Amino acid sequence: MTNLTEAAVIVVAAGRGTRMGTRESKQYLQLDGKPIIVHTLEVFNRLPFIREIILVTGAQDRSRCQEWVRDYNLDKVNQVIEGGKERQDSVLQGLRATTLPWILIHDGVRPFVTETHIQACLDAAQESGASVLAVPVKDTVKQVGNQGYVTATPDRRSLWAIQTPQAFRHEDLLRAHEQAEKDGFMGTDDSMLIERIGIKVKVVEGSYGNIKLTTPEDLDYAQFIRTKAAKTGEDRA
Ligand SMILES: Nc1ccn([C@@H]2O[C@H](COP(=O)(O)OP(=O)(O)OP(=O)(O)O)[C@@H](O)[C@H]2O)c(=O)n1
Ligand SMILES: C[C@](O)(CO)[C@H](O)COP(=O)(O)O
Repeated sequence: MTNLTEAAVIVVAAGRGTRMGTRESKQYLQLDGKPIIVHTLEVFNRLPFIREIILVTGAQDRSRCQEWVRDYNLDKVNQVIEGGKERQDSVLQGLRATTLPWILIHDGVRPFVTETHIQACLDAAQESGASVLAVPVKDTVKQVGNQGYVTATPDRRSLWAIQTPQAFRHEDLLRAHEQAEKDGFMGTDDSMLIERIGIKVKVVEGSYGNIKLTTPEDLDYAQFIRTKAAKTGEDRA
């Protein structure tokens, strides 16, 4: 492992959590007595190679987020800014708020990411230019056409489920976002935007525990992970 150059992390938390279906946005739901977003921020806040954290949230949530930043001593969170309509718009707001040369992008609703995997992701990016955390898919994945029939079965050995964090050079990611904006292209992760401007992205194997809290059953699983971690004395899944 090389010596890491310090980085900024943009934690995106401006979504509405439609698929979760709760009245409160999922990133602000309580898990073991703390908002989920606080669990996520705490992981990054204690890492020595993270210089600053930019929290991107909804306009109506900025003041309570600023309060949590104070109450939980999240001293590396130096900006709480307003996001945009889509995740991609929120990341771009975050990018425009920092000038550090290395950037990690992380979903506010992935609270179980480990310090080791964040470090491995940044390390790989600083060696190769860009990286994403991911896990090999466990299911057989099929492509399904409009009529509801299978059209293809890709070789599972080449399929990985992509997670965050994702790590990039600031200048590359900003260029990728600006190009996407110009082309009217909307991707589901930042790596897609980087790939389409011709930059290779290194895949770093993470863990199945780094789930994104997306649908209601994920909340039960999150509680299970916390309970198990409390029993084993580990703070992460
Ligand atoms: N306009 C948006 C949309 C999403 N996100 C963030 O991106 C992360 C991953 O997105 P997702 O799980 O899709 O969250 P939501 O958009 O909130 O969920 P849904 O698609 O179910 O509405 C979340 O931390 C979410 O808050 C964001 O910052 N800005
Ligand atoms: C970035 C991401 O978490 C990688 O898995 C994912 O693509 C976000 O997608 P979503 O549509 O916002 O759930």
